[in-house]
Amino acid sequence: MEGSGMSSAACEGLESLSYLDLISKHAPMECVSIGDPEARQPLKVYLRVRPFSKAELENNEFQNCVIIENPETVTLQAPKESSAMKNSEKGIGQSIHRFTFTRVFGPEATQSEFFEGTMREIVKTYIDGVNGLVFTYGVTNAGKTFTIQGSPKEVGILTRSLDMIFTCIRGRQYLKMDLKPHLSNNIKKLEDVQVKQEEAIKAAILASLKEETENILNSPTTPSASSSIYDLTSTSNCTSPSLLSDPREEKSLTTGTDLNHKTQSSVWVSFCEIYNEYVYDLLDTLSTSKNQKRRILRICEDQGGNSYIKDLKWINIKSTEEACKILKIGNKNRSLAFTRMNQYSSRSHSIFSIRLLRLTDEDKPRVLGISELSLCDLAGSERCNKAQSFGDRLKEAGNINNSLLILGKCIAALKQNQNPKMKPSYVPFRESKLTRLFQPFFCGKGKACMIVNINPCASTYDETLHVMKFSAVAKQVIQTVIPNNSESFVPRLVGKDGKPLMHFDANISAQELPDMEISVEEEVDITIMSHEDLLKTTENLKERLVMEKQSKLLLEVQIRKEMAEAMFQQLLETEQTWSKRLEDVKESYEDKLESKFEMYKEAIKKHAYMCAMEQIEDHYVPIEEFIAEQEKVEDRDRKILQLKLQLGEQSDGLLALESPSPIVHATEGDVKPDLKYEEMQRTKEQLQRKCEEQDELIKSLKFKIQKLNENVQEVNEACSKTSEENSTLKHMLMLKDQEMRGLQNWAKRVLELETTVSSLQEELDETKKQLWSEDLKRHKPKRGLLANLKSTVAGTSKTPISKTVGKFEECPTPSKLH
Ligand SMILES: Nc1ncnc2c1ncn2[C@@H]1O[C@H](COP(=O)(O)OP(=O)(O)OP(=O)(O)O)[C@@H](O)[C@H]1O
Repeated sequence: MEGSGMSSAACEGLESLSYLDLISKHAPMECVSIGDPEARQPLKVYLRVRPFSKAELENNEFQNCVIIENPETVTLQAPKESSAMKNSEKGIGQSIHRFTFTRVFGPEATQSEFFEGTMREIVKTYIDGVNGLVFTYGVTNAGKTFTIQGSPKEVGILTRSLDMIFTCIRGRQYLKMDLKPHLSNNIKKLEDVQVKQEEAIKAAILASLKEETENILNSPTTPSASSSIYDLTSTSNCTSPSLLSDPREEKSLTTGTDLNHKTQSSVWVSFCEIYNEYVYDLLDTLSTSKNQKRRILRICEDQGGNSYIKDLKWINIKSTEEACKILKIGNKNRSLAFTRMNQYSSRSHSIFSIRLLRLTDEDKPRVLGISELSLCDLAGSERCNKAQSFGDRLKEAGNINNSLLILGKCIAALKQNQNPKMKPSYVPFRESKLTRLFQPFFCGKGKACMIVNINPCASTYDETLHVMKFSAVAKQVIQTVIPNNSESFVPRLVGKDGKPLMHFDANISAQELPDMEISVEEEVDITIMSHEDLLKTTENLKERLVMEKQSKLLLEVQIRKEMAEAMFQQLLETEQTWSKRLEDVKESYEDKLESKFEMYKEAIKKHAYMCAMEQIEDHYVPIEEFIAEQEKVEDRDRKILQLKLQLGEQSDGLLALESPSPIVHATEGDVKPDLKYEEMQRTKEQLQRKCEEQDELIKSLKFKIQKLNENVQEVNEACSKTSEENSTLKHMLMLKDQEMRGLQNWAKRVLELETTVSSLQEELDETKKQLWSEDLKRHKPKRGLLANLKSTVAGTSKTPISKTVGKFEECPTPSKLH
């Protein structure tokens, strides 16, 4: 069983401040030392997992939350939406829990298999005289009532137990009603009148069922909620001869038990409920009338400290069928309600008890023993919000949860008290009606056994986990059963006045009986005592009261002292635990904060990087594009260079043409001076056009260069932030800039050349004019072409043009060309 697993109720039980149970008449179980090791056994805890209903399957409740590993182990796996899963994701608790039980019954287990695996042994020992308490624990709608009472088709453990009892005592039943269970553990010898009264009560109760049945049969409407769960009209489940799976068992049972042919048995049943912390008799005929207020019953204690319900009806039954009828009448009175989680939800804890009187087989039988088997169907533990409780339902839920919480505290305290190293802790049995009634069973009066019912639905996982943790604590409780012949549980036969009838007691002689005044139960009717007896009793009681007061005072002092010590110790421990927890929490929060801080840092870094990348992307010029642009620029550079060269060549050509070669001039002058002029004009125009084109080209290049510069600038700006690569690019661009400036210089030079050309052109014009006028003045006779050229060259060699373009003097002359 999970060591750490513990229900909140159980945990609170352990954590609550406790004091020694010194005033309790019964020491807790672990204080009772019994030699027989058989008597000390861990509490048997059985688990039953109910199958899914159709509606649950449709609602996607199947999420593999409950896994049965083997007949003793079950694993709970938290579904996504559960608090357990959310907590485990936060690092609190786990999402998988493993629990072990005395035995685990899966959804496929039939009622018969369940009975065989759990109750058979208990009923057997019960028939042998050992008291038994069986209680079902689980969330609402987990199958508790189904397990105890079953359905008309599949009866539960209660009917099966009754059937087993009647099978065992068949043929040896004590049919008279004159011996009746009394108080907690006694048997009352009834007078004839009382017997008649008993018969009348039983008849009235059974008649009420008949009435109800007739009403139902006559009613045109459907059965009421309270009666529909277990069909009142049907008695089929009770009329079967025997529910025992194997008929051979009957024989073995009758011989295997203490009941031999010389004994007789009488069976009496009672059925009550604890609703909102009040005990009600479910067999109270008055209760059937809805207008009348139900009678509240008191829980009392006998001399041995055993609690019992005062005035609870005990009905003698002769068969399982009769018992079933009684059960049905009780169910009719039970507090059932429609809740969101269960249509017929038990809003109370119900206890069906069977007392078996063992008598000698004589005309005047003697009492051999009495044993009690109680089956308690606890109300479902539930979360108020889940069940959508309000009003009466909320109040009920509060009371249910409170009594279950105290049950948890008792179980936790009992477990703690087993540890000899720990200080015995107070077991708060008296804090709820339920635990008051359970107390004798947990204090050695009998064997207790717990049936844990769970449903495998994902939506109730958290509650189911609590139930499992509770059962984990319960399973660790060691039970010690005090034999029935021990003083506390010695059955006594009393007369109608409540005084013991010594001659009927089988086990105790008259001398062994305690003093009458002491042994008489507190509940004895004092009106039947004589005046002297009363005075004597009062005196005795006064003396006892003084003595009791003194001893109580001493005890109180001692208790206070021990309590103070215990409280101080506990406070110290609590302080230590809390400071440790505080430290742990602080540490874990610090860790969490640190990791969160790191996370945010990373996120900011990432964000900044993303922003930078986006910016770069906006200004990014792919390298290929850049190279292409570069190439274009280089291409343009080359073209400009070519053009410049061409221009230079053409200028040279022009100069050469325009140089004052005597031959050319002579020829021109002699042959076609007009044509030459026109030709020069055309060349000039061509040159001018070319110059204009160059200008435009230069302009467009300049524009492009400017654009490129801007682009480069932008690229530079974008890239300068990020990498060294950009700086090299910048460097390259700067170089390019320089080159561009060189080109501009070149362009300037071209302009200069143009001006030179134009000035040359002007000079040329003037020279031509001079030549022309000289020619006209001289009127020289026509000489030969060669003589003319020579004289022209000789004449022009002294002109300023020859000086200006001296560098062209070495150019091949037309004579050289010859
Ligand atoms: N083993 C089972 N096989 C088939 N049906 C079952 C089984 N156990 C329970 N059921 C069904 O589940 C439903 C709820 O069962 P039941 O009324 O016994 O729950 P409960 O735990 O007693 O609830 P509450 O605490 O609200 O009274 C019923 O319809 C019942 O028939």
